[in-house]
Amino acid sequence: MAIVLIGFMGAGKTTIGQALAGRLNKRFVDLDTYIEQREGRTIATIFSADGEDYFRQLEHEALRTWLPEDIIMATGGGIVEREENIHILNQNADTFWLNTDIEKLFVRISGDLSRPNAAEHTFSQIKELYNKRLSRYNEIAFMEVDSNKTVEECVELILTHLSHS
Ligand SMILES: Nc1ncnc2c1ncn2[C@@H]1O[C@H](COP(=O)(O)OP(=O)(O)OP(=O)(O)O)[C@@H](O)[C@H]1O
Ligand SMILES: O=C(O)C1=C[C@@H](O)[C@@H](O)[C@H](O)C1
Ligand SMILES: [Mg+2]
Repeated sequence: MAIVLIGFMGAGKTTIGQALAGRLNKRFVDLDTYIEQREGRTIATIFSADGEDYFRQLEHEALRTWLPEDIIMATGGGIVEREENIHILNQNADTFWLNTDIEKLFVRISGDLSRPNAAEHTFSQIKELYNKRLSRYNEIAFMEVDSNKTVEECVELILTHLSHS
């Protein structure tokens, strides 16, 4: 079963996931990257050509494909948008929630056109989405990791938790 990183856009799932995979000598799979490679187009293009619901279906299928594998998985920030995904991830004990202050996240993600749910959104719109998702991340998290800390500190926290579980 995969070790899964969840959290809002920009919280560090890709960066911390890669570092964690290096430390555990496991394969790293980023669902966003996997979807883009499989589709042969970017997430922004998928959203604009086929809509968010279509992207959510691809994301759901990607989650089901990779969850049984012995990998480190970074999910997309919107993985909790589908009730079924919450259900599947709830069964998985090793789901780590990376949580960073929304003010910091906004600086990282605003204006980045590769994230259609952040690009050209105001701070209050992004904060509203973050607040809506908070309780869902919390619901499925095996452990919350304060990713205001450095990448190295976050990796150490996760490794310590895994070694005690
Ligand atoms: N703990 C951290 N401290 C400082 N900067 C960080 C930290 N984690 C990630 N970053 C930086 O924040 C940016 C966003 O990180 P990253 O792409 O890993 O987030 P993500 O959660 O994968 O985002 P998305 O959901 O959009 O895929 C990157 O520029 C990365 O270098
Ligand atoms: O939070 C979101 O809704 C998203 C986050 C990204 O990881 C991508 O999965 C996509 O841009 C949607
Ligand atoms: Mg990412």
